[in-house]
Amino acid sequence: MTDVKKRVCVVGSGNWGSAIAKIVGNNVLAHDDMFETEVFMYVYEEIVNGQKLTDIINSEHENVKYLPEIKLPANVIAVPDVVKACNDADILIFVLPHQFVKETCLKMKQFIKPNALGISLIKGFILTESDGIQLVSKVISETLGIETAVLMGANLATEVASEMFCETTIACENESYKPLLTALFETSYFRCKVIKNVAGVEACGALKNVVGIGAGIVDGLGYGDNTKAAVIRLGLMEMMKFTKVFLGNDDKSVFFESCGVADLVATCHGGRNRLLGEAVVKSMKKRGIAGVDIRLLEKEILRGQSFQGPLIAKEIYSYLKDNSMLEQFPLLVAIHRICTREVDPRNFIDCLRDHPEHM
Ligand SMILES: NC(=O)C1=CN([C@@H]2O[C@H](COP(=O)(O)OP(=O)(O)OC[C@H]3O[C@@H](n4cnc5c(N)ncnc54)[C@H](O)[C@@H]3O)[C@@H](O)[C@H]2O)C=CC1
Ligand SMILES: O=C(CO)COP(=O)(O)O
Repeated sequence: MTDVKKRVCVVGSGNWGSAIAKIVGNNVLAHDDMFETEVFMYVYEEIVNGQKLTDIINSEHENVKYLPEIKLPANVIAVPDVVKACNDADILIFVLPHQFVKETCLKMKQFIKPNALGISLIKGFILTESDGIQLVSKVISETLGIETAVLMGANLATEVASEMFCETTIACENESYKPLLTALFETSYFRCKVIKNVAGVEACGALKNVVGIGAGIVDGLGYGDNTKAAVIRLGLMEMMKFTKVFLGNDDKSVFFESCGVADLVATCHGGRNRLLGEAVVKSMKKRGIAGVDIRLLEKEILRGQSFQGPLIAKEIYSYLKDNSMLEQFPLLVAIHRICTREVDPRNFIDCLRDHPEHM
């Protein structure tokens, strides 16, 4: 990248996409020596209350569907065409549910600047038939041919948007980007720490979504905080072990950054994936296991937002199965099987009780 002012595009506009657009919109104004002050935000177009969501955002400066009651800075412009949104951008902030990443990148591919920098805020893996599971940052990087950093942390979007203090972890292999990334994301209430372990940070972000479902399952079953703490601890042990085998790297320090234990705790208490775990148990009590329908629960509870945990559980399961490691990760495997209705959620406590960590 050159020293001229950088143009920023946010690719995505859900709950977190809109919250980060608020921060980035304000920060480019505060650092107008470094950044162009207009920020394009790619919005997957839909009709809300009879109007296009992009028109509502551009006139009311509020994403009424995904982040209601939070005003976005007026320099954040909603754009329904991803090619127009990313054209001429030097910095591309990816914040879409991970299942839409590949198709979105393929649309952008021919139109982005070759020296653009990507930053992925996406928590998940991408499962392909040929290569198994891959890091989202790697898919972005390889599809677009650009360097890609990541930002993950204990960052429940509505709390961040309401300016409640939190920390986050940014990882970037090229340390020279640190001042740029800090200027773009840091605020008095959103404290950024920049480290180098991109893959480790990203693995934490993906894995904790699955453990969050487990926390919700024990809530739904009526257990208390001690049981949830056991889910968090055993979940953390499996997250660390999975990261070691999947990445071939045993850097445990990453788990003590915001993207690690802190995000796990935040998700297990206040995340959408926790809500899902609880809803699965309630739904099972009402309708029996056969009546549990995750996509229906997503529609009823989130009204357009998405639960990433069940997809990520499936991605992890596929990796573990291919590598004959299912028995070594009973908690992650049980959560996948509960989501796919193969296992009754009431058996989850047996999984905790008989966990290999206790042997
Ligand atoms: N919401 C949160 O508190 C946080 C979310 N994240 C992560 O951020 C990522 C994005 O999540 P959110 O912003 O919360 O989204 P969301 O779950 O609130 O909303 C779903 C988004 O997907 C879009 N969409 C639907 N179909 C699409 C398609 N075919 N192509 C492209 N987009 C489509 C919708 O328009 C909407 O913007 C996820 O990986 C999530 O794990 C990370 C930190 C916090
Ligand atoms: O990643 C998150 C908080 O850091 C949000 O988690 P949920 O998707 O479970 O709400």
